Amino acid sequence: MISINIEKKIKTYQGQRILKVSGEFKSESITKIHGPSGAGKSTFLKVIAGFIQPEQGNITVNNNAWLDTVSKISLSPQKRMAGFVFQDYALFPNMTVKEHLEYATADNEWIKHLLEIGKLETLTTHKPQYLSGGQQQRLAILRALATKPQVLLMDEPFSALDPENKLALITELKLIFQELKTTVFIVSHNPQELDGIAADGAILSELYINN
Ligand SMILES: Nc1ncnc2c1ncn2[C@@H]1O[C@H](COP(=O)(O)OP(=O)(O)OP(=O)(O)O)[C@@H](O)[C@H]1O
Repeated sequence: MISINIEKKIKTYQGQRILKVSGEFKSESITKIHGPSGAGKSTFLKVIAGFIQPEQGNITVNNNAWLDTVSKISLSPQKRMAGFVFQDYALFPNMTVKEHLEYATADNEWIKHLLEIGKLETLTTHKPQYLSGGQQQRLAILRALATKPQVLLMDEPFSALDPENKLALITELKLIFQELKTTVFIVSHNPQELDGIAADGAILSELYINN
């Protein structure tokens, strides 16, 4: 179970306001986060990962305190070890596909499996600039999974994929999430994006973040 209750001041073009989010999320569930542009969806994911500090709040993951502003606890992103798929991928320009994964894990069998599901097996020596947008996005997803994270945070992770590739990838991801017992948060502007996951009875919840 993941319990989240945070308040973070954010600067918007309408002035300063407070992003307030709270909720309880079952282990192995997938939560779809939606809401208007600029509402704070990406900021919320970054607060969970530990990249951004909120003014107030707590985050507890399977009884471990990741954040508790009253007790002044805030684990570093390295200790939280959440997987993160950034909206702009944030790939390393000088690393090949394989090096991106080797940087995150020494488990070669796992790397091989990830490359297969991301359909990147034949592109292992390519650097990001020689990959298509969809291939770059799949690499960003694979890298986030390389550490077998307990919590996976995905910011518009399927935006560059065509419907066929997206469906195939979602089918594989679902199996991985079950195997790793990962709790997943996905920011998505497309309400239909996760229909494929829901159809198979995964625990699916929605979180609406508004101004
Ligand atoms: N570290 C920060 N501290 C304070 N404000 C921030 C910080 N990072 C982002 N913001 C502000 O928070 C607001 C929400 O940004 P965010 O990217 O989280 O929105 P979003 O809901 O993901 O939007 P979009 O759907 O357009 O990607 C923006 O106005 C941004 O300027």
